Amino acid sequence: MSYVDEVIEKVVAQNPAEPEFHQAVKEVLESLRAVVEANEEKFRKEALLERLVNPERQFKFRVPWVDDNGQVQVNTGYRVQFNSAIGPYKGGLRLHPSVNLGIIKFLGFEQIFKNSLTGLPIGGGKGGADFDPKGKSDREVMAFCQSFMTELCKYIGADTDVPAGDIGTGAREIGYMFGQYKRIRGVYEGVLTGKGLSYGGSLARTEATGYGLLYLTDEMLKCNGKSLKDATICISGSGNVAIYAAQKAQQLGAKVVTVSDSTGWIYDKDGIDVDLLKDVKEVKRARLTEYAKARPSAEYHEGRGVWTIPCDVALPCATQNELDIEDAKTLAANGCFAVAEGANMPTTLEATEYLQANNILFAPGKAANAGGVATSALEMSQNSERLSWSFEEVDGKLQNIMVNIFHNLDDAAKRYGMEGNYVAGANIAGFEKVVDAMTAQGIV
Ligand SMILES: NC(=O)C1=CN([C@@H]2O[C@H](COP(=O)(O)OP(=O)(O)OC[C@H]3O[C@@H](n4cnc5c(N)ncnc54)[C@H](O)[C@@H]3O)[C@@H](O)[C@H]2O)C=CC1
Ligand SMILES: O=C(O)CCC(=O)C(=O)O
Repeated sequence: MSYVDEVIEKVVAQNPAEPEFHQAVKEVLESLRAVVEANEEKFRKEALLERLVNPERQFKFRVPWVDDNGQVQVNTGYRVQFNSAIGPYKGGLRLHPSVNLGIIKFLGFEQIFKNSLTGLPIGGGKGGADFDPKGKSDREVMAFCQSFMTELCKYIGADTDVPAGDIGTGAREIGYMFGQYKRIRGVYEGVLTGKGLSYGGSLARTEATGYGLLYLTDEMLKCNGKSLKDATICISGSGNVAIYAAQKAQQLGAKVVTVSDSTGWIYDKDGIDVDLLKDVKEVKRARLTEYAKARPSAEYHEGRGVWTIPCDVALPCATQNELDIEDAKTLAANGCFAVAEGANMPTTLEATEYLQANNILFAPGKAANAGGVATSALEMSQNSERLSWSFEEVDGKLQNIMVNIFHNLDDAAKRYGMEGNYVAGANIAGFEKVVDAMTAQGIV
């Protein structure tokens, strides 16, 4: 049996009931076959792939807090410190009822390669809890965040592990967590990114993942003789990534016609009104029905259906496995020519293969959404030098990083005879740097 198949089998056997983690490992290792085969004996002897798929460390902890009725609630918190070969662990904190160890491991594993692709010195990690901030009062969210950080603060630090936002963790949650870290540890340091501007946050971090997605998509289209100008775009999600993806897409001349949340979706034939969307989602934390009420050109539909609307470019920006094989067939039948992942692993393996086989340009999340973590690393640099850079400076660096990422993965795919396979290109380019650093540092 090949080394790749052997390791995939072990991952499935040793991590039962973690399907998302299996999926992420399969996607990466399958596309690394050629690279692994070229070094099979050495990699096998050094158990390189086993070390890569086993987190360096993982924490699971109790998070008790008191709700507004005086009732004690108990959630489970996680932090997986996956790989520190190229820098301190870096990756967000997801707060969502679906969170479990397998989901955090899939996200942490993806983060290793994504962070490597940014070209910046950050290792891979991820964390979160099965807590749902939706419908909670600010006091309840604060109580949860303080309890969560009371435990997490033992394992993180500006040069050790630097968490950030993800689904359910935005500026409010980061603020409460930062306050509690400072209170317990007694140090004012850049231990979290995505902070508010008044206490060490970076300009453009809020916009970075969505903007970065569009910078990379723009470059991918240009290099393939296409353009965003006048393109029709379908976006899923309506959170941080989706909102700023829609904003940048419109700035680049495209028309975004859909957004969604976990209960329904919007089709707005005149194009999404981003200011209204921000007001509904960021300010009021309301449902998309509020958007439809305020916008005559918008239709609200229950359930899922974003990918049924004909579009040129699809940008899944909500959550994992939200674009399946049926969606992929519908997109292809409707003439879609590019899919770029704003979310982490939003496309199933089967759907990804279908899109690629049908010559639809496909940019995987670990490359396309890397602008968020890249800008987090820029926030870390600003915190270290106790300076703040202008919006233009950060945005300019972000743009360069995304264009470079695209060319690195394009080159890596070409080097291994897989031109146009950006999934393989991203995995290879991300892997090469990590392996080089792991090898140089000995058996650790
Ligand atoms: N915020 C960031 O900087 C980065 C986020 N990501 C990824 O982007 C995705 C979105 O994250 P954010 O926008 O930050 O989160 P968010 O919490 O701001 O928004 C999440 C959005 O996804 C929707 N959603 C969640 N579960 C859903 C479901 N089961 N069905 C349909 N919609 C669902 C929510 O309604 C919301 O609109 C996630 O996959 C996250 O891991 C990736 C890189 C960086
Ligand atoms: O900004 C960060 O450190 C983390 C972003 C993140 O969680 C992600 O890239 O999925």
